[in-house]
Amino acid sequence: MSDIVEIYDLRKAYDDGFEALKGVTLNIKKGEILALLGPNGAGKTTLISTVCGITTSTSGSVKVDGHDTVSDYRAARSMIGLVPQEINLEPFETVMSTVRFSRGLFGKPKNDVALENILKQLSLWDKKDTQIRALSGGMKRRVLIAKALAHDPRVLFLDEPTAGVDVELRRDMWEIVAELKADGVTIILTTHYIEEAEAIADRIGVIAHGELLLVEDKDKLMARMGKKQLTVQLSKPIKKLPARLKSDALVLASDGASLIYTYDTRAERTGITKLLSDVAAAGLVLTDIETSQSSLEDIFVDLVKEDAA
Ligand SMILES: Nc1ncnc2c1ncn2[C@@H]1O[C@H](COP(=O)(O)OP(=O)(O)OP(=O)(O)O)[C@@H](O)[C@H]1O
Repeated sequence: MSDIVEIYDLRKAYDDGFEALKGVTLNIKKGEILALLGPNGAGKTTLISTVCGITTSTSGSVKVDGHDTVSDYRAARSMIGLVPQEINLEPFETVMSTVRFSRGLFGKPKNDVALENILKQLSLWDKKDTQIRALSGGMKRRVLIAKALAHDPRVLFLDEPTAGVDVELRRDMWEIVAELKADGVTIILTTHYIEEAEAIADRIGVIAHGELLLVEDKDKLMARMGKKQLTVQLSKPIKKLPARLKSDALVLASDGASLIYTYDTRAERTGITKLLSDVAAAGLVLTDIETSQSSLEDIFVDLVKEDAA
């Protein structure tokens, strides 16, 4: 897949000297969904704002579909839609006039059929003549997306699209994002909800202190860094691990009723067969076994912790 966004060694120091981006290099593939994760203040919004030309970079370069965002600003910007974190809509405008105005800002010819399609896709068509002030918070968020899509961008940036929205709307948003991807739109979103990245992203980027700690295919990341645990339930609790079972990978649960074995899913030998035969040889009777895999959240917390250390 070709790259639609190429970010090279991007740096941003704010006027007070604070370096919010410390040389970010990142290529975004056409048609993918990339989720950027990072703790508060990591630089996610700064990165998006710089790529979209709202904030100027100190050095480095950004190209969108081959257009440099500084020397070829208009062409680059017309490829991009931005859904900001904050709701910045005119309360007395109607939904339709809001999106029409936004399309006009990019110098695109009037095309109410295209706008109708966007509003229908976002379940806003029946609200087209409603003033923004009369919409619920969730609908306003949809209008922000409609507005960002009004000039037919090929790349959509969503800055915390589901911050503070209820679970149902969050799931609606995920569906909208999936539909946009099916239409060939490339999507970059920032989120604090790791569950969200896990649910919809193709690739995950992790940012901390203005640096990109990693960017990797979600499934590969989870397979590479994910650990699995096997829990063995014992028929009777025990006070301590029998000597033959002692290993760094095995712990006795605090209630003594189960053994917890951590293993690497990529290892040639997981050690499970040996563990189970050692358990039997130690005279322990097991009543149940269960496995669980660490989540993206566990991986993320470990990564950010390692970075801080
Ligand atoms: N205009 C500004 N002047 C000075 N510092 C700023 C400015 N805007 C942002 N910063 C600082 O840059 C850092 C990165 O901020 P940014 O908003 O990009 O982080 P973020 O990852 O989006 O955080 P959050 O998840 O909280 O939205 C923060 O330490 C912030 O205080």
